Amino acid sequence: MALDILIIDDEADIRDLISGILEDEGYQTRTAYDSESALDEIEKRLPSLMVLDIWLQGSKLDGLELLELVKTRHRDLPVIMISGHGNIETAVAAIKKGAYDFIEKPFEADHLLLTVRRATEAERLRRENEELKKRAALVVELTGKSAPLNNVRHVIEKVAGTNSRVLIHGPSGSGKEVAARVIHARSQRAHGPFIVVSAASMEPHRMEQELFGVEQNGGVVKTGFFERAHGGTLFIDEVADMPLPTQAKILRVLTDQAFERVGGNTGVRVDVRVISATSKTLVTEIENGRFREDLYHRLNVVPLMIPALTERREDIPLLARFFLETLADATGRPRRALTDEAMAALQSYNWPGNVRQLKNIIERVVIMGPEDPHEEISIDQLPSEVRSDSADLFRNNNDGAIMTSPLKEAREAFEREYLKVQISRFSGNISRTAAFIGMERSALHRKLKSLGLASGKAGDIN
Ligand SMILES: Nc1ncnc2c1ncn2[C@@H]1O[C@H](COP(=O)(O)OP(=O)(O)OP(=O)(O)O)[C@@H](O)[C@H]1O
Repeated sequence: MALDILIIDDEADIRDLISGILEDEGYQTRTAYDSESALDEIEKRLPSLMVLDIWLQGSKLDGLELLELVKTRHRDLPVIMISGHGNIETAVAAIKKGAYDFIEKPFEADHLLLTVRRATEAERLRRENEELKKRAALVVELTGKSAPLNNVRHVIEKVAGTNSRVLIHGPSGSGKEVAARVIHARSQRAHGPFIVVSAASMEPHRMEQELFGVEQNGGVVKTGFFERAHGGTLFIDEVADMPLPTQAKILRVLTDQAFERVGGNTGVRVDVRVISATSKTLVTEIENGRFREDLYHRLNVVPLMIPALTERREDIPLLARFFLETLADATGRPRRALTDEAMAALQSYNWPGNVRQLKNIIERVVIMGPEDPHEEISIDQLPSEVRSDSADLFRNNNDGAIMTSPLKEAREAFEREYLKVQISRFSGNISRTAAFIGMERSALHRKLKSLGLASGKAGDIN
């Protein structure tokens, strides 16, 4: 994505000169000759950087005044000041008002390019840093090696480099946002912004203001999510929760790549890739008149399904270890391991809150656990819901069938329950189950058959 630079100078030949130098280097440029035309351009779309002359003849505001106004509205927009009459005081005044740097006319093309490069790099680093801080615990990698997750990764690899829209389906906490981040990070827009908007957590009447921004008396009062995502990716979470009128507006942006701010009529043009996510079945929402079918087709160019954690239990140990390490490091606690029994309990729990719930549980264990890094995390340190789920599996056969049956039946009852748990731990993968329990694969198949358990997927075994 070419960076979009706005050049403001009252002299046409200087504007052309700067614009020529920058465009030769692959930047995209726009020009303005005074403060009013500059403000108009900014309203059309927020540029990535501004090159601003201090002396603007015939302009309502001079360069320093315009700098001040722009900085109150867009604090992070980098501005490079230019002047032929510059002295050290003007330079200091400009920097104090928030300019990134100052160059004097006449200037060398190389000097201008270097300053522009530094300013955009500084802004990129600032944004990256802010994003890193905000999302310190967030990863841009999907942890897991199960077949369903490898499939997700495969789709991501294929789609990331394109500009196609992606609709991510999956239950709450399964990793839809992480998947969207991975797509963005692997795309050509990776250096552009990744903006998250959650339709579920926004008040419906404020949604349009948040998405499209607000304009009052010709001035921008609020920059919306679409404008902030220019050159990058907009991730719309729980897209089914958008009210119908907002859906119509989003459809227009997707068709025209343009919109108007609330209260304004300036056409804002943007280049944004939209990735959306839903935990609801959109086809049902369409049937019930709650979601626009035309919008669904626009968003669902590439569908991506993130399976529930219980459909990829093999990933649980990897995820648990990953969270144990990263969360211990982030909180300054010792890195500790789980006992086999505790890990087995995590693998047989039904995880209604998916990976998010697993992460929260591990975080609690890491924070509340003892200081000694050699002390393993036992099953007793896990929350009661996780413990009781796995205890139930064992108690049923101990208290019920086993103790009141002859040995042969008791053994079979135990074997049946034991194998059900093990096969479910390995997401129905017979080879891995056999390797873990120390049996030949063919022998395990025979055993399952003799116990009346279908030897296929975990779902077949009830
Ligand atoms: N495969 C994964 N590897 C590492 N971390 C993960 C993975 N999947 C999910 N997470 C973590 O689990 C938490 C929930 O993930 P995320 O927010 O992506 O889920 P979601 O499906 O978007 O949830 P919701 O539908 O509630 O918005 C996050 O903290 C995320 O970092």
